[in-house]
Amino acid sequence: MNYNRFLNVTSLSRKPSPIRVLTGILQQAPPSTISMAGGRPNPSLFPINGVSISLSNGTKLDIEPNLVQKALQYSATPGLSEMLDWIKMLQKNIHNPPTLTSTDENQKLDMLVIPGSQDGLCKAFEAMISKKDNVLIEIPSYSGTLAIVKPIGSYYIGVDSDEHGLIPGKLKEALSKWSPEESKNPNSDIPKLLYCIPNGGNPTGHSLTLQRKEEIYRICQDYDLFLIEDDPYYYLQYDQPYIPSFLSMDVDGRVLRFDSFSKLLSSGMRVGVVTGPKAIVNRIALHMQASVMHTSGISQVLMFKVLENMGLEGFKDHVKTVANFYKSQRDACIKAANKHLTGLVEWNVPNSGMFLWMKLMGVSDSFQLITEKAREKEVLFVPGNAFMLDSEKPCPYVRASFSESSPEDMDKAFQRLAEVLIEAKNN
Ligand SMILES: Cc1ncc(COP(=O)(O)O)c(CNc2cc3ccccc3n(O)c2=O)c1O
Repeated sequence: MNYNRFLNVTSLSRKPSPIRVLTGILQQAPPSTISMAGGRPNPSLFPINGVSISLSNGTKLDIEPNLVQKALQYSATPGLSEMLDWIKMLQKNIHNPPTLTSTDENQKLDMLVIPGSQDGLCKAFEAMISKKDNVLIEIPSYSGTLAIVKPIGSYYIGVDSDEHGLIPGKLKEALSKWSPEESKNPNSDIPKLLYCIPNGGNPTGHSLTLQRKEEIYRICQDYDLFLIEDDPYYYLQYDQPYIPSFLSMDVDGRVLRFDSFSKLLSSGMRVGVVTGPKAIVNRIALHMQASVMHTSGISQVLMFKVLENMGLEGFKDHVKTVANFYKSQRDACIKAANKHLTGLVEWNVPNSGMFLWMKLMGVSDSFQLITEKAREKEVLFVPGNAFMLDSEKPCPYVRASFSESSPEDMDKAFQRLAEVLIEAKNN
């Protein structure tokens, strides 16, 4: 793989920050080393000298003082070693990426603890796309990603999805303007990047089948496309076994995978993971050196201690409990939709995640109904245009999240939505 093909001028011009290189040197230097190099604060002045965590299962975890001190101080950009080691074990166990054993310095698997996948995605796009590039994006798509990419000013080519996720035939159609050989021409405007949300799609709740993933990966190989796998809902697949990830089939090192602990352990701690070829992950690390330096040490150490306490099997049990919760929420949501919205709204039943994607029947644009009429009835949803490449175009869709509302409240919410739709029909 020629990874420079996928990196823009800004990213390729980034150099390791001298003070961040210093942090790495200091961590590897012999204990007898005296450093007067780094402008790090003297930790003896930090008011916090101990942290303990009480878990919902009644367990109390006292964090070792040396780990607290390490977490309170500046630390290495890739992540605290304890956290990185745990994540490497997890990714190997769950995805067993083919490039884990690669000896190619650029292709070999690398990982980075990021301050949430939102920040990681932002840095990845800021490294991999430029104005006027053609960029393939699954549509409808996560509004947070659209907020990242639209200001960059690339040409975005929407690739349609259905209840089984991104449609490979639509991807081929989007690429039909170019021949695969054009990917070898540095002056060609052939797309180089595909972004997709493979499980529990936001906003659709749809998940890619394994067969489609394998077909999409082959298309990426044929056209030398790099694939961003944004997968915060991987563990929110309701059924077992999990549909394997793109990372698990990535023999070329052309997948950059984003995992998030937001839907599993805590969203406020802002901890995610980016996994992929070192040549690309390193560029995100260099960007982090110049921006946030590293993910919060305290967030990492809290999360590490919870994960360490759970152990791998405990983590797997926990995420299954989480998935079962959202499955029961999905059931309550669909029950309420069947009761109040039949004949007014069309939907597919999601098999993962926390979203229901609803098409308002006989409505060309949901925006005013949702942002004004529904709000007057004290019920909130997100109008579908927020998830489209052109948010100015009328969109009959609405996203509902079934993550937080009780079954009773979902019933009331859909009753109120039904009133809005019936009143709109009668006017
Ligand atoms: C596909 C996809 N990729 C990345 C992310 C970001 O994950 P993180 O940075 O690791 O936490 C997300 C989070 N999605 C949302 C977040 C959110 C936060 C406050 C309020 C509303 C929010 N709504 O509506 C969301 O959809 C996502 O769905």
